[in-house]
Amino acid sequence: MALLTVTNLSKKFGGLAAVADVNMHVEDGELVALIGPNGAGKTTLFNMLTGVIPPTSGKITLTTATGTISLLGRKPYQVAKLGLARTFQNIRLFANLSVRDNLLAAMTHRYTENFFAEVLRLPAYYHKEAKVLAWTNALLREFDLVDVADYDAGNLPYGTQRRVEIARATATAPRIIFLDEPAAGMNPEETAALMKLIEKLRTDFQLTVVLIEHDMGLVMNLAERIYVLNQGKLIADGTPAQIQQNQAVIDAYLGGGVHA
Ligand SMILES: Nc1ncnc2c1ncn2[C@@H]1O[C@H](COP(=O)(O)OP(=O)(O)OP(=O)(O)O)[C@@H](O)[C@H]1O
Repeated sequence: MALLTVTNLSKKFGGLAAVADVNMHVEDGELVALIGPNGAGKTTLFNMLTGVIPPTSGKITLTTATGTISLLGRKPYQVAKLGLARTFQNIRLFANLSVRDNLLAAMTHRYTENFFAEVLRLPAYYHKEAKVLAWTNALLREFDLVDVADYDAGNLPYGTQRRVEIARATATAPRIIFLDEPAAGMNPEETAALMKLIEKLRTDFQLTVVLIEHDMGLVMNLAERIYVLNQGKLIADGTPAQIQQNQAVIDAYLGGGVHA
């Protein structure tokens, strides 16, 4: 059974159908990409999946250990608690807090005995603070942020800030991470490092990844399945090889000069 299922999902802004009747699913452990031209509705779809805006119609369901639940009507923090984390197209770090404090701030809403016992596999008698600090240090190490841990996030190079944002989303130990244009504004070296990092999210953190991205090198190399949106509608889905050969996709997007 799919981890996340979207059924006939639509969002209208006045007369504009930003997302129109979209059906999609994400399997546990998958890496799925969402592509399409500017204004296709990709971010609007992410916003609905993460509780930022309500859909006009349709369903979003999540499979949990205790059954299938609807995500409709839940606020972003409630969706986050259910294990859906995200990053934003425009970086939203606390610019005046250190990298370490940005990670700590993300964890406060999951600050429970169960969460840290689960994440760190530490016995329950360990002090909560010790677990928080241990998990933060582990994240700093895993995301190669040890050297900048005490720097203000806002002063770091762009690629590093993106890494901090992904580390912060991972800090809540989500099941699914949604990345909105993670490679935007990155140079080729930063993009190559990002690709390794996304692989790590899956292998080391066992996350399911859904990403919006215009960098087709990244998408075609990393994604197992791709959904293509155009003017709010899903025009194709398939493997990278299938998508690259799909005439509707070439006409709407890939053929027209892909913008990075
Ligand atoms: N809050 C809003 N109010 C009105 N229209 C909106 C709103 N948010 C998005 N739109 C419109 O909905 C359409 C889809 O926008 P969206 O940002 O989802 O596209 P996108 O595929 O993410 O584009 P990009 O690749 O440029 O980020 C666009 O026409 C946009 O102008």
